[in-house]
Amino acid sequence: MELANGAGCCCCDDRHVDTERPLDRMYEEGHEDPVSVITGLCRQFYQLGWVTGTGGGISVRQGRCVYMAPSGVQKERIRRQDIFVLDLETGEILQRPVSTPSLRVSQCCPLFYNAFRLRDAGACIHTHSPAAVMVTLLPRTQADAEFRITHLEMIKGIPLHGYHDTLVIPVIDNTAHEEELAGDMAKAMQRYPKSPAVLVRRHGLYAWGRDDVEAKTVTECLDYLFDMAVRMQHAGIDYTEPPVDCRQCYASDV
Ligand SMILES: CSCCC(=O)C(=O)COP(=O)(O)O
Ligand SMILES: [Zn+2]
Repeated sequence: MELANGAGCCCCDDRHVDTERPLDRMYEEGHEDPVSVITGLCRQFYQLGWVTGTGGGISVRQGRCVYMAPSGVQKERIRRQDIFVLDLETGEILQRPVSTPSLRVSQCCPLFYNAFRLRDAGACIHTHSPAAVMVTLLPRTQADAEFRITHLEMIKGIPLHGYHDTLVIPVIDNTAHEEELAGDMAKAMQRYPKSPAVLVRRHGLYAWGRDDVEAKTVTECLDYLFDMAVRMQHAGIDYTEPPVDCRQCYASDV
């Protein structure tokens, strides 16, 4: 499929959306093409229970082109020709799925744009993962409107964080419509510049990275940490404090 006017893409003069291209074909400069990334990851995330019941999704940016799935469709069944292409700067739809004109762009659009514009992200993932939803309901998370965890190996998978650091992810309240989350998400991103994600209470997670690989790694590490926090809470272990035998953290006491 070519761009609506038959011309090349706004950022590289190439035709990014090509229905004939095999899904596993590598794209320019060793990158997988954004459409394959979206369709492939949606299928993987469905298997993990992150994007079931049409919820959740992923958007990928390449230069000034933003690739996004349609709204309200089963995300694991998205085809190449179902993907929208939008302009990063203007938000204008450059290409819509011509074979199914009734399709509308994802309601997550303004939230994905927050990640692209405020963090220069290359990809943003939205999950409805049960672990992500559960941590927003833990007493400490509820009280502080932020999720904190420390001293777990997977924290090292989050950019700018090490094992001894406390990872802090802001939590915002859910709204009746996905788009209405955009303002609170932007404020949370400004308040927590080190965080690569925002949790939405009783809803899920938005996480991003400089490209789809980093966004996927971040999301996987976060989901692991959310799951661990729920398990640790259940076992009566405080996941927000270093273990009592951490020599580095308690060096001054020795
Ligand atoms: C049952 S899913 C409700 C909508 C939602 O939370 C979501 O993430 C999906 O939005 P989209 O517009 O991409 O279908
Ligand atoms: Zn959602």
